[in-house]
Amino acid sequence: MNIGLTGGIASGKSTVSQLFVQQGALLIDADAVAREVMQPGHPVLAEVAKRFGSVMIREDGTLDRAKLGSLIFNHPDERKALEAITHPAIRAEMRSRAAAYDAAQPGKLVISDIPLLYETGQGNDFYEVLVVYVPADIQRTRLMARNGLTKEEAEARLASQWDIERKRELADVVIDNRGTLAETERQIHQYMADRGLS
Ligand SMILES: CC(C)(COP(=O)(O)OP(=O)(O)OC[C@H]1O[C@@H](n2cnc3c(N)ncnc32)[C@H](O)[C@@H]1O)[C@@H](O)C(=O)NCCC(=O)NCCS
Ligand SMILES: Nc1ncnc2c1ncn2[C@@H]1O[C@H](COP(=O)(O)OP(=O)(O)OP(=O)(O)O)[C@@H](O)[C@H]1O
Repeated sequence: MNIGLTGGIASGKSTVSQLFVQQGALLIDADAVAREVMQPGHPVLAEVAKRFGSVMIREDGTLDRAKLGSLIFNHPDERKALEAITHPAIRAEMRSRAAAYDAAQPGKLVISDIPLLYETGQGNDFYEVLVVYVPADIQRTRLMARNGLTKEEAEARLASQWDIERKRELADVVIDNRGTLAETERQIHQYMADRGLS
């Protein structure tokens, strides 16, 4: 059973994914796949270097994530150009992992953690979509604390995604991550129990 997990930036998707993994679920993490296709030697990184210039590549051949991030989170056209290069490769890799998990462990709960699940039109591709929700002001506070960003930098990242309230409305299931970790964990346990998964 493949479940889509999304939310807004810093709403707690990785935190919730790990809670599912602790309950025995398998995880496919879009951010991790996105990092893999940006490794030196991968054709996607070569394409990024060609489109955005060698200034985006450090001396050791790795991507300068901070530099590319500050460009794309402040320039929507550049962000779309990056997504046109990265998203097809990310999506193909995620689908192939889901198929491999399904073949190896049929019936097992697979969580696909995809920040841009709705933005990229994947709302109907899963058995259910879970949205990890906190209001935008909490997103911003947690993002500033975790990444050491200014308020303006955090706002730019939030503005690069759909509003979290819109995602909450589309969700099949909402995981409310405003409270403590223990409160969030209780919701995961309830979710698993309701579906006979625990
Ligand atoms: C621009 C990059 C290099 C910045 O790297 P950085 O280490 O600062 O951020 P990281 O990759 O950890 O992403 C953190 C969060 O930013 C958000 N985010 C990333 N890319 C995008 C995007 N294109 N649009 C909106 N939000 C995004 C997501 O919520 C993600 O969880 C990186 O985010 C990237 O390669 N983005 C393009 C690939 C992509 O779209 N990834 C999103 C998952 S499919
Ligand atoms: N219930 C909570 N209470 C307090 N802090 C939390 C809670 N859940 C998550 N956090 C913190 O908020 C930050 C964002 O959480 P997390 O990294 O799980 O979000 P994310 O949605 O995966 O982010 P991204 O979109 O950037 O990948 C982290 O520093 C995390 O430790």
